[in-house]
Amino acid sequence: MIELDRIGKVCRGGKRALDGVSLTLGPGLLGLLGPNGAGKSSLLRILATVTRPSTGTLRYRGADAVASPDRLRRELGYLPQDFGVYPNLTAREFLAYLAAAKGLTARSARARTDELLELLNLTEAVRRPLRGYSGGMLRRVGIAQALLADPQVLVVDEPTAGLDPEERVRLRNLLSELAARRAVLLSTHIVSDVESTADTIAVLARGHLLRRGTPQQLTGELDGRVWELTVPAADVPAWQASWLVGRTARSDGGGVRLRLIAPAAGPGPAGAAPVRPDLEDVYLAAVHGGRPERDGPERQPSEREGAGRWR
Ligand SMILES: Nc1ncnc2c1ncn2[C@@H]1O[C@H](COP(=O)(O)OP(=O)(O)OP(=O)(O)O)[C@@H](O)[C@H]1O
Repeated sequence: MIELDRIGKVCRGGKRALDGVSLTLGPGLLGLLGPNGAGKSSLLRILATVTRPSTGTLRYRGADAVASPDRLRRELGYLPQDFGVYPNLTAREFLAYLAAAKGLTARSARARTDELLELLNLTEAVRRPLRGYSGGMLRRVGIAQALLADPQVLVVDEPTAGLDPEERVRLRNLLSELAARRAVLLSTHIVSDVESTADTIAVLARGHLLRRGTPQQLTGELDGRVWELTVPAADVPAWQASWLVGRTARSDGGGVRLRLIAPAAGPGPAGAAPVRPDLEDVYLAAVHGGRPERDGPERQPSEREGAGRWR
C-alpha cells in the first residue's frame, strides 16, 4: 500500500534525522518503536506528506507520493505528536470545522462527526469546550479528526503520551479495532503500547531501521540470548557494566532479579536460567546492539568471558 524506499532526511542545521529507511505499510497495525530522537516523527511527517524526504522515494498504491501527494493526502489520516485544538470550541464544532476544511459537505460532515463522537466515546462531553477535556479525551478528539475522511491509512504519532493507564488501554484497543479495516501506523517509545496489538513491529534508532518483523519473528531471533538470575543488590552495577540488563525486580530474599540480554546465543552466566524473550528484550537488544548501555558500538566480548559478556 505504502512503500518507503531508502528514505533519508537531513534537517536544517545538517542533523540527519533519517538514513536509508525502507519500510512497507499494509493493512493491520504497524508499531514503530524507538527512543526519543530516533526519527519517528520525521518518518511520520514524510508519510503524511507534511514534509519531503531529502533522499529516497515514497510510493502510495504504486505512484510517487512525493511528486503527486494528493491521493495519499485524501486517503490518509494523521495525528501529529503536537496536535493542538481550539480551546473555546466544543468537540463537535472543532470536528465540523476540520471537516469543512477537508472539503466534506455540511451534511456528510454532520453525520460523520456524530458517528466519530459516538465511536470515540465523546458524546457526553460534546457540549463542553475543549479546554476542559482531559489528555485522554483530547487524544480521542485527535483520533476523531484523523478519521474524518474515513482514511485507508491512519498514522498516529505517540498517541499515548500523557495518558493514564486506563486511557492508554482504551486507546490501544481502539487502534487495534481500527486496524482491522485499514493500515495503521502507531509510533511510540513504550513497548506495551504495541506489544499485544501490533501485527508488525519496526524498531528505529538514530535514524536507522534496526528491526522489522512480526512480534513472533523478532522474539524468536532472541531465543537462547535472554537469561534471568538473582544477584546481591550491591553487585547490580557490576552486572550492568558487563551485560545488557533489561528489567530488574527486587526478589524476596533481598537480592535483585536481573534480566540479561546476551549479544549472541551461548552458555549463560553460572546460575542463570534461560527465559523466553519478549518484545521489550527485542527493543533493548536492537537499540543497544546487545551491549551494556554504557558501551560504545565497537566493543567485542573477550573469548575468555564467554559469548554473553562484554568486558
Ligand atoms: N526541524 C528540525 N530541525 C533540526 N533537527 C531536527 C528537526 N526535526 C527533527 N530533528 C532532529 O532529528 C532527530 C529525530 O527527531 P524526531 O522528532 O523525528 O525523533 P522522534 O523519534 O520522533 O523523537 P521524539 O519522540 O523525541 O519526538 C532528533 O535528533 C531531532 O532533534
